Amino acid sequence: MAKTKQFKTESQKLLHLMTHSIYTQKEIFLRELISNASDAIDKRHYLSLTDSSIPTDTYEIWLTPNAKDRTLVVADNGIGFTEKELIENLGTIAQSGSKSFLEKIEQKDVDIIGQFGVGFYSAFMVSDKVIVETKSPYSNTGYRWSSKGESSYTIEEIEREEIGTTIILQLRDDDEENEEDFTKFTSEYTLKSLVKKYSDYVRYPINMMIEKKEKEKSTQVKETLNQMTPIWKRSKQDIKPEDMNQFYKHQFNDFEDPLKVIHTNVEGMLTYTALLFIPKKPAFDFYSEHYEKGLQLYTKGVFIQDKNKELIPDYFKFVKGLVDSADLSLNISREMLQHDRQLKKIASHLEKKIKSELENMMLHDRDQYIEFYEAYKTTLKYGIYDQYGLNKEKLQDLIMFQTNKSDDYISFKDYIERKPEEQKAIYYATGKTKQSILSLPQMDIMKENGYEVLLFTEDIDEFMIQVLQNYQDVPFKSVQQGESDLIDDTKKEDLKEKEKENKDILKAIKKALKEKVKDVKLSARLKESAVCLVSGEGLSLEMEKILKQMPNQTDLKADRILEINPDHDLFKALQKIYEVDAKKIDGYASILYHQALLIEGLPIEDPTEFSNNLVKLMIESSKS
Ligand SMILES: Nc1ncnc2c1ncn2[C@@H]1O[C@H](COP(=O)(O)OP(=O)(O)OP(=O)(O)O)[C@@H](O)[C@H]1O
Repeated sequence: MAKTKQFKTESQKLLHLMTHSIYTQKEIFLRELISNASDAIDKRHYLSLTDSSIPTDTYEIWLTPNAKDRTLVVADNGIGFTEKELIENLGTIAQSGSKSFLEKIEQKDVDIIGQFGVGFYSAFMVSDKVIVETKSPYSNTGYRWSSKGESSYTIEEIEREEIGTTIILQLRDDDEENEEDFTKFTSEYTLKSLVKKYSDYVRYPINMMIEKKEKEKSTQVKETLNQMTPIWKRSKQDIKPEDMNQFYKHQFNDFEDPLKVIHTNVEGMLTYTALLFIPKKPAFDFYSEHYEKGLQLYTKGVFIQDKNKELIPDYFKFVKGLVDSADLSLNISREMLQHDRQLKKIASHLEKKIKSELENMMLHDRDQYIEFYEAYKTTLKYGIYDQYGLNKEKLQDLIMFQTNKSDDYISFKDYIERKPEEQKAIYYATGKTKQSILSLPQMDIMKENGYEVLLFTEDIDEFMIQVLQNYQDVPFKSVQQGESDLIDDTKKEDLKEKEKENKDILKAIKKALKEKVKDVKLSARLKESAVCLVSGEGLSLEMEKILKQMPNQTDLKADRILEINPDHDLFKALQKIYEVDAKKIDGYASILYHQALLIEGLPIEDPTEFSNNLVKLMIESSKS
């Protein structure tokens, strides 16, 4: 008895789109079905290697058109479906490709349909009814799934011996008004050219019985329509960029062309081909823990594994692609140790290759590199920080920052090359945005000296720099931390003198602020600003902010040093107030400290105290 079941809501939406599609490139349904058939054969073959209950076969995909019945049959001897799989795989959309397609299409961009792996449901673009007859090696009986692409489908048991899947498409009637021709999908010529166009590189034979006329007699002869050479096995000159892009989008579920293709053939002790892609944008789950890095692994064109993690280091985890090596035997588990060594070697080659391609891009195609860098900079920086800096040498030359002097990104190497010789450090400043850094009081002295400052706006930046420490022996130095080294000896002497003269007032301010600050000093780095807050040499204020957001880290605090500009009118005012009524300095100290916190983007510790002091000051000034 056939059971009727309802499609899940998302499937219904997708089906509705397919059946009502005004999209012109409906022919892609064939590519989708053939690709599913090929994946199903891959799966069967792979499982048969380790599970003796799964028989192997001569793997083939068959197309059988029938013009009289208006049907097209796509058959494979792949893994087939169990009943549960029919419900799960054809009754719901679990696939990321289809999901992201649905999201995009909901934004009304109908024309992108062909760029997606829209999968099985695309059959409904050309069919009134789709029947799937199938048998899995894991079930004793066969099943028939059928649907008209509306809200429901039926499933029933059938007698079927051979493992695999047969998909019968009942083609729609032609629609002359809209110039839609579905009859053509029963024509030998159309099917042949569609296979050539979309599925030529499928690794299994796509066969069709072709009518051959000899003399008066016509006979049916089996013909294989595809070349079966995987795209990565073809010579580079013969691959059109559109074909490569199409292959990427389909194989790796992206709807945009890749930013960069790296196609490499290595021969020698270890022979392999690698086809690597850098996506234009990180995958939608890239920053989640669900993201799985890895490359597909093939041996002699036969699929072995989907995401081999060993082939790609974490800091290049955005790279997608595949490796095909004749040196790997199919039975990976039996020879794991041997493979481990071979895979490690391939991984190490690939890592160098990716790095050199990126360095090349940085040198010769800055625009493309910046597009790449803006998409993946956090991952590269994290790669430097990770494992106590184990990989810092490999990655440091790929890092770039904007500076106070230019909107262009520059590398550490660029910085060193253009800094004045007498400058002994690579300066950086940290903040939420470029603008907030540029207006930091500590930037005054940098501006005056004409020094270039790297602008750190990502959380990871300072942590990365702690690990790097220096570049080509030039140390990194924060303009917001520790003593400024830009002050010459005479200025230092001068400052010491002033601090001596103002010893009492500085002491009084420090006393008023209690444990809030470690010290109160006069500053030589400030020009226009009255105060700033700097941290000691250890933890910086920015790092404190980040650590505070993490669980169980709340008591970590940077040493705060309040610096006051002795040449600012405000300091003169403070001196006057202190002379007249020393007690009044407490309120002023609190306001100054809170102002410095605000400038640094730190939270006001005691908003009521801050506000009360301001109010008091306003009232007093109205009296005088
Ligand atoms: N010919 C087939 N034989 C066995 N299983 C199949 C076959 N066709 C489809 N399937 C199963 O049905 C699932 C859904 O297929 P569908 O084409 O909708 O998505 P997909 O190809 O997995 O992903 P996407 O097309 O979104 O990249 C597949 O993942 C696969 O498990």
